[in-house]
Amino acid sequence: MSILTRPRQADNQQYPEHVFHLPDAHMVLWPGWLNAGESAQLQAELVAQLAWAQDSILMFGKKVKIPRQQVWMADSHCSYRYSGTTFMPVPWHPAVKQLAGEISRFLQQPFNCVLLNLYANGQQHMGWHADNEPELGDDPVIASVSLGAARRFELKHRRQQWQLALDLTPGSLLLMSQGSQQHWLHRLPKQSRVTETRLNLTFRYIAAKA
Ligand SMILES: O=C(O)CCC(=O)C(=O)O
Ligand SMILES: [Fe+2]
Repeated sequence: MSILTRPRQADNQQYPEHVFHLPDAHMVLWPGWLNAGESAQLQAELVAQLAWAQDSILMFGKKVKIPRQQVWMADSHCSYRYSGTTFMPVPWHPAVKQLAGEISRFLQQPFNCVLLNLYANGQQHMGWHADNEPELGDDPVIASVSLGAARRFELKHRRQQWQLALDLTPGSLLLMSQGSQQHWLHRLPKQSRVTETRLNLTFRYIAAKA
């Protein structure tokens, strides 16, 4: 049975939105895009059913374990290279495939791959980076869905003093586009007081090679 049964359209007023007209970037946050029941069910299913791995990446020439677990899920042509490591995708989980379709329809954007990150608690984190790998094209459009513990999400401009911090609550959908990866960096900082698990899905698009 589908967990996502509500109609979703870009012009649908039932999802309050926060639009951020940032210097060199455009972002929109829909805090209640999934409701509490949908979020909890999806999180429980994905935590239990996916092959979570604490992968290693190269940092300053050294192999280090990432401070979280992840799964790279995508169409089969979507291998993904970052920090010196190539990740081959696992096939779509039906609930994630359905979510990708819902988000594509809602945002009128194609998405064919997703990085899922599982943060066991507030000690687990992700450092400053941009999702600007060449596979993602010149101006990547990223759609980020958060489940579980609310966490702080920080952004800073690469060359100017602009900064922004958002609270990513369970069920929220965040769109990052129009320069957000070329001109800004983002991170999920440690928050020692957070004891609950958080699951985040960042949907992306990788064009098939000609
Ligand atoms: O967990 C988050 O909200 C951030 C994830 C992220 O930036 C990424 O997957 O590239
Ligand atoms: Fe990212």
